[in-house]
Amino acid sequence: MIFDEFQGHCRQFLSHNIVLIGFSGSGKTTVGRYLAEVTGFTCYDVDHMIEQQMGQSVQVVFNRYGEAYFRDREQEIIKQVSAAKHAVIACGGGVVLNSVNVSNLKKGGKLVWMKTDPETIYNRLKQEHDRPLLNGKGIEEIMSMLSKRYCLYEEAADYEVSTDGKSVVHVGYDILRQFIDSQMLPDIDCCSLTPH
Ligand SMILES: Nc1ncnc2c1ncn2[C@@H]1O[C@H](COP(=O)(O)OP(=O)(O)O)[C@@H](O)[C@H]1O
Ligand SMILES: O=C(O)C1=C[C@@H](OP(=O)(O)O)[C@@H](O)[C@H](O)C1
Ligand SMILES: [Mg+2]
Repeated sequence: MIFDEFQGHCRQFLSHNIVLIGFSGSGKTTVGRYLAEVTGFTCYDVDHMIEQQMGQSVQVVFNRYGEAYFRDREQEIIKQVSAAKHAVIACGGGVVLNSVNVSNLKKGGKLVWMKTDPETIYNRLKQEHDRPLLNGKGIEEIMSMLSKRYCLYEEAADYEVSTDGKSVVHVGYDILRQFIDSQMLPDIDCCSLTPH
């Protein structure tokens, strides 16, 4: 099946938005971009939208105005993007802390939890310095934060996909496969999307 045909199928049959949730470093932003490319849906990255609105990075927003202010902006953007159609929505890791966000996202979307081990998160993020809640944190601290949020991700999720040891393409394929298996998408030949 060629790309254009696959995108046509997604537009025709996939009536829900694809909403990516999970801890920082699980790949929501990266896989979101990839899934938007293959489905032809529009990618909305909530953190990037906040950055555009504020003209400042998430890190600077946290430093200048504090987390509560960031969470208010996040809630506004989530409300806005939840009304979109044919969308891939890459959330920030803390989106599930607010149940209003979860119910807004569920109105038009299926929530996919990108389950990732603390070691993988640590390894993916150790060179990055733009995650205000994680900068300089080690595996133990990641484990502790993740364990506090674990049941929130679990409760919010319609689908779960493990990302450890998988390429971005592989994770994207596993997400689409879950939609096919639950008959959200017809069982089409998506060999062009086969993981490598
Ligand atoms: N499946 C993957 N395998 C390897 N690296 C990945 C994978 N997914 C994401 N990454 C990398 O991990 C880092 C964090 O990814 P990102 O998409 O920003 O995660 P999130 O938005 O969930 O915080 C980035 O450097 C990205 O390139
Ligand atoms: O886990 C969190 O509370 C946050 C995760 C970040 O997004 P990523 O999950 O894309 O890192 C960003 O929204 C902000 O730094 C807060
Ligand atoms: Mg992100």
